[in-house]
Amino acid sequence: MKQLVVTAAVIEREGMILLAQRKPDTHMGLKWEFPGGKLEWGEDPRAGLAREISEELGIGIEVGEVLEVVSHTYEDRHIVLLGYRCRFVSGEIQMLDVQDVRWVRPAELKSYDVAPADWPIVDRLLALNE
Ligand SMILES: Nc1nc2c([nH]c(=O)n2[C@H]2C[C@H](O)[C@@H](COP(=O)(O)OP(=O)(O)OP(=O)(O)O)O2)c(=O)[nH]1
Repeated sequence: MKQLVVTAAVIEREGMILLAQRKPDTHMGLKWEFPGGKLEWGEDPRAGLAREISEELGIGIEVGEVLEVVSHTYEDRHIVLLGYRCRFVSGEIQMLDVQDVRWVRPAELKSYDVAPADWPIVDRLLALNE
């Protein structure tokens, strides 16, 4: 079984949060997630997250504080997911490596089919917005 460190960006803009849908042919295909990806060997997590967001969406973000750290075991992999609060800084979203994107209000997050590892991040975000 693989063990992966994955970073995820909770990008906020004018009270909305950016959700991305995974491509169909990937692990957790078509699930919604906070965009991000696997950390490369030796890479700083914040730098890795900014790289992934640039590669997947073509935008610049500022990576802030950790919102939540999740340990989740899927059938074939154990993921340590680092969820960071992020701010949209520059660029126009391009769907370079995602199926779809949506800006959603925090209260709407629960109505999306979000990857199971992300549920604690959603809960943390909702608690902050109560
Ligand atoms: N990016 C991201 N991945 C997540 C989240 N929740 C979750 O379970 N995952 C899982 C799905 C994948 O198994 C793994 C991330 O892999 P990935 O395929 O997005 O990473 P990557 O872009 O670096 O990988 P690759 O396509 O280059 O192989 O973490 C999330 O909120 N964001």
